[in-house]
Amino acid sequence: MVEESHLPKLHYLNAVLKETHRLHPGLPLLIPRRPSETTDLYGYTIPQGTKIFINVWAIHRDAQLWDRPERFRPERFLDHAAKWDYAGSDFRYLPFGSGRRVCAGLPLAERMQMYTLASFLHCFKWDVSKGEEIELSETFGIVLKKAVPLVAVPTPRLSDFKLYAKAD
Ligand code: HEM
Repeated sequence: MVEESHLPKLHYLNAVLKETHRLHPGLPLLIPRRPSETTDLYGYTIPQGTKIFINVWAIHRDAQLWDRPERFRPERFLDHAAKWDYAGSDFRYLPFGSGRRVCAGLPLAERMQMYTLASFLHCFKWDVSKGEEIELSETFGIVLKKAVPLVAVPTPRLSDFKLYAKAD
């Protein structure tokens, strides 16, 4: 079974998750900011109190920042793995936000999404129903959602069925 100690070794799965967060960031406009004082930013004056949305969805698909941004290519996160993290210190990649209001659940989310996905992939073979196509379009809101829910069909792949009920 997958243990927490295995997770740092799952480099490709980690890259798949990072690429998924790049193309489909959960909060595409982050949480709005309001500057506490008037600020000049690259020639633009941002008056105090203005509500600012940061369009992470667009940043993550900007062709000036990403090579062939529309392609799902996890390898881009393997090439320079050390410099890509979720901390938000590189403003090209902000799926958990940045700065003082960065996601408070980031350490939990990072571990749990790796652990859950690794366990699901280890324990089951996954498919869609016969004749179904995977539909990836999105609906925009505060939270980004799939327009058409995915129905994924698991088939057990472990040799011993008792392993699925193992409690310890
Ligand atoms: C994959 C899962 C998650 C994603 C993609 C995500 C993403 C985000 C993003 C983008 C923000 C806004 C950051 C900003 O505006 O700079 C945020 C804020 C926040 N998240 Fe998450 N999050 C996730 C899971 C979690 C979990 C598991 C928790 C709690 C256990 C959590 C708690 C929070 C809280 C409390 C804030 C507000 C922080 C603040 O305003 O100071 N998140 N999250």
